[in-house]
Formats: sequence, C-alpha cells, structure tokens
Amino acid sequence: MRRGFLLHGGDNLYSPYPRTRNKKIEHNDYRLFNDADVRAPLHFPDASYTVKELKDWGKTSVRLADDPVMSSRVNLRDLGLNQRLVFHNIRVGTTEVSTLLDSAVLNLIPTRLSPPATPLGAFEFRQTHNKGMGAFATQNIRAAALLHVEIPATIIQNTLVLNFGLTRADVYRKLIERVPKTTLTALLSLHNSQPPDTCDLEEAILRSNSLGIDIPAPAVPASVAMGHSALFLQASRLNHSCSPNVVHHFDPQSFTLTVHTTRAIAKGEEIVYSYIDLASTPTRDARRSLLRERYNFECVCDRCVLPDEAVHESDMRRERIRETTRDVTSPFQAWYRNDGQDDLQKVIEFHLAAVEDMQIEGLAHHPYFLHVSLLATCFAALEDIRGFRSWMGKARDVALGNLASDLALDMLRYIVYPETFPGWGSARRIRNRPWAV
Ligand SMILES: C[S@@+](CC[C@H](N)C(=O)[O-])C[C@H]1O[C@@H](n2cnc3c(N)ncnc32)[C@H](O)[C@@H]1O
Repeated sequence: MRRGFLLHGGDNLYSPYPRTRNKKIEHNDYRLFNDADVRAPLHFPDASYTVKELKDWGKTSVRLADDPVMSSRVNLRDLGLNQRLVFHNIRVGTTEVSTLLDSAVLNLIPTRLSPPATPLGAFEFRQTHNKGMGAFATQNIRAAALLHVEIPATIIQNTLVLNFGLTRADVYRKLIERVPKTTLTALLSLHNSQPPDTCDLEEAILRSNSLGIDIPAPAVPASVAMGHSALFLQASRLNHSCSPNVVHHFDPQSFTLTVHTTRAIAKGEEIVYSYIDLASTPTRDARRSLLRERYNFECVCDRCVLPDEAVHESDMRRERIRETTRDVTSPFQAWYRNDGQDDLQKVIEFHLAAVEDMQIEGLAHHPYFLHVSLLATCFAALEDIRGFRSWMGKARDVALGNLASDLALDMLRYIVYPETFPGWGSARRIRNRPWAV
C-alpha cells in the first residue's frame, strides 16, 4: 500500500490524510510533494528505507530510517508570494536547514542522505591577533585528511531576486523568519563585514558569511540549479589565506560541506582556505584589491604581510606557476610526438620545478593536480614503479579532497596495479616503433 500518496483526480488533487483530505492542493504543490517527498523514498532499492511517517499536509514529514543521520524530514509551506516559491525546513538528524528555494530545486533536496564520513575535527576556534576569530589545529594533521563535515544552517537561491521580482532584503527577511531561534542566536554571533547601515544585521551577516554551493540538477535548467548560497555556522569562522591549507566542497549526496586538508598542518597552525581563485590572481596587489572589492577587508595572511622583497619574489614565483601551467601538457606531448628522442628527464624537471614553486607558495589548487598527474605519467612511461606510485598518490590526494571519488578509485587501482595505467611503458614502446630513429 502506497501510504502517503496524494490522489490525483483529473485536475483536482486531494490528500488522502484525514486532516487534509478535503484540502484542495494546487497543481504545483502536488508535483512538488509527489516528486520530492513520496516518490523518491519509494524508489529506494534498499528495503531498509521505508516511509516511516507521513502526516499533516502543510507540515509534511518524511522519515526514511531510524538512524538520525540517514533520515531527513521535509516541511513544506507555501510562501504565499508566488505559487512557485516554497519554503522548506529540512531536518537532518537534529540540524534544521532553513531554505528559500525555487520549487524546481525541491526535487534535488535529498530524501535519502548518504551518511557523511567521520571527520577528524582536530581544530578549535579562538581569537587571531588581526583577523577576528579563526580555527586552529589541535594536533598535527596529515595532507588529504577529512577535517570537517557540516550541514548548512540556511540555503538561499541567488536568482530569487531576479526571477520573482523580490528585493534582496525581502528574500533575506523571509529566510530569517524561518530560522529557528537557537540557530539565529549562533548566526547573529558571526562576523559582519558589510559597510554600516547598508542592510539589516541578519542580512549583513548572511551576506558576510554565506558560501556558494552547487546543487547539481539534471532535471532543471542550470540557472536554477546553480547559484545557491549556504550558511555554515562553523565553517564561517575559517579565515582566508593566499597560501591555504584546506579546500571545501558541498557534497549533495550527504548534503554537507566537507573540508579537506591540502597539505600537512602543524598543531597550532591556523586552518585557512582561499576566498578567491588564486590561479588568476598571482600578485599580492591583485589579490588584495579583489578581496577588498568583494569582501571588504585588507588581506593580512602570512603571504601578504611578508616584507616587500619577499612579496616581489612570491609574485614572480606565482607568475611562473601561471606560465608553466598555461600549456602544461605540451612538454610531455612534444616528447611523445618526437618518438621519445628528447630527454624525458627534462619533462620531469619542468614539472618538478613547478611543483617546488607551488610548495614554496603553499598552493595546491588545480595546476598542482595537473603537474603531479603528469609526473606520474612520466614515471609510468619509464616504468618506474616507485616514482609512479608516489606522484599518483599525490594526485589521488587532490582528487579525494575534491570529492572526485570515482577518479580517486581509478587512481588507487593504478597505484596497486601500475602496469594497467594507459601510458605504462610508453618510453620503451615508442623507442621500439619501426619508424623510430
Ligand atoms: C567569514 S569571516 C571569517 C571569520 C571571522 N574572522 C570571524 O571573526 O568570524 C570573514 C572575515 O574575517 C576577516 N578575515 C578573514 N580572512 C582575513 C585575512 N586574510 N585578512 C584579514 N582579515 C581576514 C575579515 O574581517 C573578513 O571579513
């Protein structure tokens, strides 16, 4: 028996529940309710996920399992402003996520959550001497560790202002109305970086601390699916650095933000990520002006407060990283095209120099992955198992930190069975080509 299904009678849609049986439900509501809350759980292949409760239209709750981590609870309410706007308060365990979303995105809110992996959590919050609060490692932490996992406190769709003719203030006010009291208290203690008197305090804090998240959505237009901002009460305490030691990603499967280390962190070191794209801003001045413009602060990270001469060297190094990354595959390709007549050692040195520059600068963003992957490819060509495993291991760490689990699994396979790597032994093979000199 399909408990909880809404009945579809021509154009009139009615709820089967006693308290709401005679309540006419608008077409949009039906579509939302049906798709997001009822159909999805029943499609679960795993028998342990069943709809445990489903009651009270308008305050609908769906429990998927007794395990609080594996269950989600969805409350729907029509905003009343527009048929297509719906509020959701999603309970995930004991955490409530207050959201203001376009109804098209409702389908994307998971009714079944993957359990988030257990984070190391080895950090504490305390005052910094020049950046307000910050997070600090309470023990030595290895590279590629899962440091923190957090469910958002709020999610807001950025395009609501455009799509529904609301003012930005309307949207934030409506969202704040839905935030539970305890969350609001924690939210109000966060940093406010907005210029004074530009908006309400709540809005200012949400704007100062929210992070962009992508909710992938094959079924809805990209403009709707992307462009959400989420507030994370703890991750909001992480400061910016131009030499970051962590990256964060929103994982739609577990509906959590995950924070991974990009390099080893010493006990007492501050945990920092980059608020901007460091690859496109190699100089301190460029980074500072971008941060000033976007986030209204002057960067005083370890890299930016170096003496002028050291800053100049750092700028040069970062320019060099940008240059070597521009056509990152060409040295290897040239070697390959030339039937291996050039010295593969030179290709290796090219990438090693780039990696060294990045290590000095404390950078492990995208170009780092390319360089270490190409180093692994060079060592594979030479059938050098130790070199291959070492660089492939570094590339895999980056993949893990970026939640590319399929790629990381492939890489693990290559680490275990190097000879299955596609370019394994290519140095020997191309030298033996009949047309090779
Ligand atoms: C999202 S909050 C980070 C946590 C904040 N320090 C706090 O006390 O809650 C962002 C604010 O922290 C400060 N901040 C973060 N990184 C900084 C940096 N590298 N240099 C100077 N201030 C920084 C700025 O005031 C910025 O507006």
